[in-house]
Amino acid sequence: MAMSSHTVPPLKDKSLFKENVAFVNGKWVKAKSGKTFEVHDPASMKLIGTVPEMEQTDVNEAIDHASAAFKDFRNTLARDRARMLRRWYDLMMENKEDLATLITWENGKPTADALAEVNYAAGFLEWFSEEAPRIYGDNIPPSVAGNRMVTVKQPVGVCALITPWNFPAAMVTRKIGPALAAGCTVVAKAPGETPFTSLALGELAQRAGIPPGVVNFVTALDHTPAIGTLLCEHPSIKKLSFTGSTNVGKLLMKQSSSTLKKLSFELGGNAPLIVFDDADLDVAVAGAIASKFRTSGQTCVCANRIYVQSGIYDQFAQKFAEKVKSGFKTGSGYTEGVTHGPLIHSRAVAKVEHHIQDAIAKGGKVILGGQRIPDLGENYHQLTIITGVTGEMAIAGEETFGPVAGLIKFETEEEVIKAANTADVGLAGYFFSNDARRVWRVAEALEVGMVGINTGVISDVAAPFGGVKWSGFGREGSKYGVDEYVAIKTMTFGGVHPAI
Ligand SMILES: NC(=O)c1ccc[n+]([C@@H]2O[C@H](COP(=O)([O-])OP(=O)(O)OC[C@H]3O[C@@H](n4cnc5c(N)ncnc54)[C@H](O)[C@@H]3O)[C@@H](O)[C@H]2O)c1
Ligand SMILES: O=CCCC(=O)O
Repeated sequence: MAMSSHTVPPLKDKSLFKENVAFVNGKWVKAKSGKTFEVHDPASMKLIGTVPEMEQTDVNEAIDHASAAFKDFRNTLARDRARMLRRWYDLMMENKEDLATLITWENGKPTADALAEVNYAAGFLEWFSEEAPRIYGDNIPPSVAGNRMVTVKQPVGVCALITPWNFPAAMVTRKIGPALAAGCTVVAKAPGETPFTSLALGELAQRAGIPPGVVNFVTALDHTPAIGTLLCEHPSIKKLSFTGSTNVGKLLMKQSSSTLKKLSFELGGNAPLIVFDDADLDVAVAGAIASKFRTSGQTCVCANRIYVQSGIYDQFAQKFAEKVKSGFKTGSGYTEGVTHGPLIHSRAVAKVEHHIQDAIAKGGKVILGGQRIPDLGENYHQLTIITGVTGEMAIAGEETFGPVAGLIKFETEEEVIKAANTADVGLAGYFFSNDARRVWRVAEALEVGMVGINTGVISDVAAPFGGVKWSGFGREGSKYGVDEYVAIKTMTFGGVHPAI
């Protein structure tokens, strides 16, 4: 099979590439068993390198170190934690090209997207460096005479963090930022497909002066389920924050029941994107493209069901296809001008193909793309648009997580809201309309955690990120992000004399 010409740019700072080691207690360690697993470049399928295949015993040690570190870290001044996070942010920005090179290498996304991810990821460290000194409690008027009440917010303890490959840097900084701001320590399980970005972040954490044991990165591929079980069942882990699929989220929730941990789950999506007849067509087309094809459709907030009202359906489909056809180029993420890279692995491509074939079999019509691109490599697929999609097709019922846009025709507002809300999941939703009353109605009616109104871009470190229904619970980023990592303690003082 032909492979893409693909030259990986050298890192300016080679010490950011950590091979065969994980990061525990401020040290670079191997798995006790000596076992490793391979990580491959999704663009060329060439070997990038190997990392430790850790087992429960290795991760147990990381938890012990994080527990020991918590004793001191919980008592550090919030202002000092803010400074550490700020230094880590600065180091990410100073090393942004190298971090982007690593992201493109192991994830495949084009350099411009990888750089945007580094900015986004570092932004969480900056944001939570600013939140750390403002984790306030309350002074509450009591209902009992002579009492006085205050609350304080205390760090929950050691946190386990599990994140996916689609944003190798941003998904983990969105968790570590608030955890450290609150005074927690963390054991983060790096994604098996993209561990090298996490390890580079570990190196920068160390340079930022974050004390040993506060941030630990463990690595595993085949042993992931066993490590997941340990992180859920270990009594010293007080909090689990997971980003990934709904099925794995449900499993982790079940496994965590014996220790009743605090949980946050950022799970799968199946975002509806609705274009009403009264929308500005150009704005709607641009928004649909931004939402659907960002990172080749591999984000949890990508539009997955595009509902277009009958009056503008044909016009929308034509303009959408023209823009996608003329505006984008698929290829190696390092190639100048490339806007879309490979998918993460062949299973992802197979799911895309299944959704296309299923749609065709049920009457859908491919108006753009529809094929793999074997000349580039085995993980490449064309950006694809299908018209005539219906609710019975797999593409409407499941998250594709790939570059296929299915256009569904609808007649009325009532009908489309009902259809949009049939999904079990509810992460993001989008709609395009210029009717002010409809804008409020629809925004309130959609059963999702985040709504984009006349925009396809909703991600922002300042915005609460999270879902409802089977998309999970908890909010990341924003002023609410720290809440997931603190416990509120109420202090009631009795027998206080009335004011003199
Ligand atoms: N809501 C969000 O913020 C958000 C963000 C990104 C991705 N996602 C979702 O993630 C999914 C895509 O990522 P994926 O396919 O890698 O998901 P996944 O659930 O298979 O894997 C996510 C992470 O969980 C780990 N994992 C898998 N099985 C595990 C187990 N038994 N115990 C412990 N850890 C386990 C993986 O190694 C990976 O690090 C999509 O459904 C997407 O919508 C959600
Ligand atoms: O894939 C999920 C996260 C995407 C984002 O934060 O914009």
